[in-house]
Amino acid sequence: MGERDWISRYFAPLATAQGADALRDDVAELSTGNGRIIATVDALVEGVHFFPDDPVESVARKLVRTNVSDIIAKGARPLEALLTLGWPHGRPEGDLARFAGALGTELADWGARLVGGDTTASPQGLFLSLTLTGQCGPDGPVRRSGAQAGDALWVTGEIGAACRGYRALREGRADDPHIAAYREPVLAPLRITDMLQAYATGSMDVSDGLLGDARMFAAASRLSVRVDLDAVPFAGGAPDLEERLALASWGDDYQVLFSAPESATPKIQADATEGGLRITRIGTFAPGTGLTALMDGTAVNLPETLGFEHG
Ligand SMILES: Nc1ncnc2c1ncn2[C@@H]1O[C@H](COP(=O)(O)OP(=O)(O)OP(=O)(O)O)[C@@H](O)[C@H]1O
Ligand SMILES: Cc1ncc(C[n+]2csc(CCOP(=O)(O)O)c2C)c(N)n1
Ligand SMILES: [Mg+2]
Repeated sequence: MGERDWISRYFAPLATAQGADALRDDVAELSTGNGRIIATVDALVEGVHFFPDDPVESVARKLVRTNVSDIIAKGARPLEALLTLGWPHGRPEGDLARFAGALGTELADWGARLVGGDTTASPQGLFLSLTLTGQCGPDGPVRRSGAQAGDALWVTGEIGAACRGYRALREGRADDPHIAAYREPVLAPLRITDMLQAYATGSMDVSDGLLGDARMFAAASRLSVRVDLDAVPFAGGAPDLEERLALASWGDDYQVLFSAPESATPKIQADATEGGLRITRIGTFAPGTGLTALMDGTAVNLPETLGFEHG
């Protein structure tokens, strides 16, 4: 079976939006929603973002979640997706069927639909790229540049679970509970977008390491930021400084990092409790530039590399 059969068999059933025309045309017509639309794209490469023997269902879910993470961090809801697939010659067709099944379910779980894509062979390893659009709230995307001096810095979920899972896979500890979070990041639920629309002045997703991303957030807002390492919700706990710095600069967390005025703190805490969202206050923005990380109230020496970079 070849490209055309794969598309009609595995991907056309997912492309139910009218603008996708059942994947029979050259283009997809995107919906304009009822307001401002944003777009993001993230790629996953075998050996770079996942291991060759990770289950293809996990790869599908990670692909969707890395993109959803960018969209929800803007206070927006996932809408439509375009998939680019480079399928290795050696992979069995059964893997493609399982990949497409998981992709369809995961997109649907976030309220998104596949509207198109491109399929090629890959001489080596699986290559995937997903483009995802999102429907913004009435004020448009919550930008990285919006934090104000005096704002509190908040983070959803846990930091470092993926790093712990990656280490476990490298070291052959197959029973480590963090492997699941490495393969399939646990995102904040969609209702985080209501909170961001209501209270956030600025927001981004943490994909390349908490500390490096916090520094980028502050730079985009032309401010400095202080992160209290004692407050950061590290997966599995992390008592010593070296481990905290390692977990906070590795990446693959896919949590939301946002700023909000101090006056919103009680409302954020109340909404989080009511909605069952895990959100932790981990720092403060101030005038100036750069990142300070504190432990036991004292500024710590930071390593040169604070986040993941390709190249
Ligand atoms: N090859 C490229 N061509 C055009 N724009 C790019 C390219 N790579 C990145 N960008 C843009 O640069 C900005 C930062 O991209 P980046 O991929 O670092 O986003 P991120 O969300 O911080 O990281 P992640 O990929 O880990 O989610 C985005 O606006 C993105 O669209
Ligand atoms: C097999 C394997 N080796 C290394 C890593 C680590 N890693 C790769 S990319 C990335 C940051 C986000 O990527 P991007 O910036 O491309 O969105 C991280 C933490 C991994 N996940 N799997
Ligand atoms: Mg991002």
